Amino acid sequence: MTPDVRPLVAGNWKMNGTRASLDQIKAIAEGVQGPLSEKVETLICPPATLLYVATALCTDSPLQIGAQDCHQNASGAHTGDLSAEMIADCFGTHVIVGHSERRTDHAETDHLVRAKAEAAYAADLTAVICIGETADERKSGQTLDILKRQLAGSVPDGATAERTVIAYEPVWAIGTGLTPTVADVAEAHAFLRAELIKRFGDVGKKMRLLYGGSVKPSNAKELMAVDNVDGALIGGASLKAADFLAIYQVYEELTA
Ligand SMILES: O=C(CO)COP(=O)(O)O
Repeated sequence: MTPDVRPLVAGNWKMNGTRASLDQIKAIAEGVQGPLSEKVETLICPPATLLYVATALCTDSPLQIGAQDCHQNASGAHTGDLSAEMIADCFGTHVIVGHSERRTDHAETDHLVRAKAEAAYAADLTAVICIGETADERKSGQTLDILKRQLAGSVPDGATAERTVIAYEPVWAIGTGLTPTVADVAEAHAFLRAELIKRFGDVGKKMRLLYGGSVKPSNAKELMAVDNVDGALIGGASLKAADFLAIYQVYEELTA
C-alpha cells in the first residue's frame, strides 16, 4: 500500500460473461456497500455487451463499471471498435488500455496505448494502463528495462493521479496460477513508483499501482500488503462475486 492512496480492487472479465452473469455484478454491487467502500474503490470491466446494463445495476452502489479497451479516436469509420466517449455515454468510468492480451492479439504498441489513454482522458474516463514483462524477458533479467520502456511509452505526459491507474501484470503470471514472489512484486512496484516520481513529481506519488496476475482470495492479502501495491487487477477470480468480494475484504484488515 502507499500512504494516503485509496486502493482500487478491479476485475477484468475479458471475453467472459453473458446476460446470465449480471447476477454476479449485482452481487458484487451489493457486497461492496458498507464502510469499507469509503476506503477502497471497486471496479468491474465486463465485456462491452454488458456495459450499459451493468452500470444501470450499480446506480445505488459504489461499484464502478468500466470497459476493457477503447479506440484512440473519438468516432469514425472503425468497424468493431468502441470509443471512450461511448463508454462514458454508458456511464462507464474507467477503461483498461494496453492489456498484454491486446498487445499480443492486436499488436498494440506503447505508442498506440498512450493514444488510447489520451482518448480516455478526453472523455473524462480513468485509464487503467497495463504493462508487464514476458517469461523470457524475466528469465533474461530484462524485467525492469521492459517496465521502464513500457511505462515511458504508454503513459501520456498529461497523466494525472485522478485519471491514471498503472497495472503491473507480469505476462507469465496471467491465468497461470503463478505469481512473482512478494520480494519481486515489491521490487517492480518500488521501481515503477520511482520512475513515476522522476517524471511526474508529487503526482507520481499518488498514481495507483495495481498488481495483476493470478490474484486469488488465498494470496490477495500478502500481495496487497506490499509497499506501493495500491490494489489488484483480477481476471479469473473476478468472475465469481464471492471470490472478488473475498479479495476486496482483505482490506478490512489491511486498512484497520
Ligand atoms: O490479466 C489479468 C487481469 O487483467 C489477470 O488475469 P488472472 O487473474 O486470470 O491471472
